[in-house]
Amino acid sequence: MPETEIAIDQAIIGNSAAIHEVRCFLKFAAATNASVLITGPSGCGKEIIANTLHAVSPRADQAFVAVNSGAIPKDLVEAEFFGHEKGSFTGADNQRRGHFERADGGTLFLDEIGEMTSAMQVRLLRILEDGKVRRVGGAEDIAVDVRMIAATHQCLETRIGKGEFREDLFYRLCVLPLRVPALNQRRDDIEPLIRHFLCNKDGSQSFTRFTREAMLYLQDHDWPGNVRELRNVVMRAKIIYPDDLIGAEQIAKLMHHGHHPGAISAKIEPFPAAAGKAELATMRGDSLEDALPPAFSLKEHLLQEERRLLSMALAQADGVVAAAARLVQLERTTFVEKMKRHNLVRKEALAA
Ligand SMILES: Nc1ncnc2c1ncn2[C@@H]1O[C@H](COP(=O)(O)OP(=O)(O)OP(=O)(O)O)[C@@H](O)[C@H]1O
Repeated sequence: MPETEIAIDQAIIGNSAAIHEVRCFLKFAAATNASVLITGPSGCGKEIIANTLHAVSPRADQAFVAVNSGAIPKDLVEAEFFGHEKGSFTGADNQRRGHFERADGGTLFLDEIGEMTSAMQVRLLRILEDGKVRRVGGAEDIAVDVRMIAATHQCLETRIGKGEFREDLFYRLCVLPLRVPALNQRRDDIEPLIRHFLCNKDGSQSFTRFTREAMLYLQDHDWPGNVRELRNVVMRAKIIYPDDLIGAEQIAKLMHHGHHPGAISAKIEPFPAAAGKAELATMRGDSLEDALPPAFSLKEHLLQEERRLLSMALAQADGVVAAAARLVQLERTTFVEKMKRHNLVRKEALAA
């Protein structure tokens, strides 16, 4: 099998027809320079697909620059994308290259492209047409050679219909479209993905195993957070049950309500890698009690629970605030306010 195929098969796991199509798409698209638009719900694998496409393309030894288009504050967008000259605005103490220049010769992955402001859509279209950028405060155009991969969970055609997304930009970005279905539409992928996530970084198999019933339970779940949610459940199982054969009941506890309210909800990281035995026991639900503890405060409990769920959403969304906010159906700004109130920071609590 050629190297490209091996690399794709090793990176993109799954047995469904949809994932077979994704792998075929990558083999074909890697040999071209055409812009790719990947659509699909949050956590379904858009970024890993973009990354793999770059890794097997002739641009692999150049940069892969991934940018979340929705996460950049409006007043910094231009400087972030195009760079800036020293002194071009307050705080611009040095000259800085923007995302396009950093991706020169390589690939620029624009995630959440649907979140891009209309002003940025115009600028992006211009760059895609003439292949040049100008730094903020700069006097000359700089030629860039960038392969574009864009991604979104939104239906851009609907947004075009509402006048919120430029049709001309859509056609520029969508030379090769790729649709990735939600995980619950491709259940044949669940088992191979579980086996993949059970493997340790060095390729060895972890001692955590699932019974057939646990597997069936996982197969049946709806996976609203898609592959990211599945990965996090397996990682959590590896941490909490490091040497065990896990049954359906334990999985159910782990996924839904295996926490003693007072104890675990006080933690910032829901699944600490270095948790002690007592904490793990609590997380397993070993010491669940039916009675309220003495001096129980509902207000305090609800605050702690909110904090736990926010940090869980952040972990599940790999620290991407916009995605975490969507998981708990909050506006991004509200989510950020709550993060501040709870003193939470964006970090990947589940680093594998
Ligand atoms: N088919 C797959 N094989 C192996 N790992 C996968 C697959 N699909 C997704 N993953 C893993 O699941 C997690 C989420 O995937 P990814 O970040 O690519 O999703 P996404 O669609 O870009 O999410 P978002 O829209 O929220 O940015 C990552 O850890 C990724 O490596």
